[in-house]
Amino acid sequence: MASSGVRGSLVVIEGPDRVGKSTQVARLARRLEEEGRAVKVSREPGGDQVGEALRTVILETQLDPWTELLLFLAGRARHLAEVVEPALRGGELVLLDRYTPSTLVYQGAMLGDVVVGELTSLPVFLLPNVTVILDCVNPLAAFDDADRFERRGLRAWEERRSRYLSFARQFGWIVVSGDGPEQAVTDRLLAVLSSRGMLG
Ligand SMILES: Nc1ncnc2c1ncn2[C@@H]1O[C@H](COP(=O)(O)OP(=O)(O)OP(=O)(O)O)[C@@H](O)[C@H]1O
Ligand SMILES: Cc1cn([C@H]2C[C@H](O)[C@@H](COP(=O)(O)O)O2)c(=O)[nH]c1=O
Repeated sequence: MASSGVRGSLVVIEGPDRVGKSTQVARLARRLEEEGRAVKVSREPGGDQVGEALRTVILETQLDPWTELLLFLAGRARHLAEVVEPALRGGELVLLDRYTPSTLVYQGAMLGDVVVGELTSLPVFLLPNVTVILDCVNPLAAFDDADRFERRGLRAWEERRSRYLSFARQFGWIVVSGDGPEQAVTDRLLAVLSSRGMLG
């Protein structure tokens, strides 16, 4: 649960590269806003000017794994304090494109799941109300314009998919199929939010 005293909800949309996360975050936001909900869309790495600057550094620089991990975590602390928590206090539904699951899947594979799990569980990092993993049998699109994480190819993508599914079982994240028409995927996600009492 997002921390006590907040009025809004934190919904995280996660999954490997090219499974439709950004597409669905935008579609969900549109649908919810049409229904009169106040929605804040954000992403990691990114979120504000500092977060986007960090994003450029992280994605475009070859970093040693510890520096990379600590930059993701620093960006997350800043993002929460400056963007996510104010929106939650204002009663908004915050839709995040990537969050802690990415760190567990990507950095955990490099540095070990135990240590990365401990660092991502520090009390500064809010627990989401719902974490959804979009799961596709194959990437939905080619890795054109790939960042340095995506360039590792299909084998690495499959390993990440399998890590997401395994962490989902461990942590109770909800797995939703991202395969099929965009509208069908949006409907599945809305059904999840509805079942959690987040609609209407
Ligand atoms: N349901 C769908 N069916 C087919 N193609 C889709 C579907 N949803 C999204 N796409 C396309 O797949 C590509 C990847 O979508 P998107 O950028 O939303 O994925 P993503 O998970 O956010 O990717 P990344 O993690 O690499 O940023 C885009 O070209 C998008 O138009
Ligand atoms: C939050 C986070 C992200 N990553 C990686 C995963 C992706 O390859 C990029 C982000 O690109 P996208 O276009 O926004 O999907 O960053 C990571 O390795 N660890 C993290 O914590």
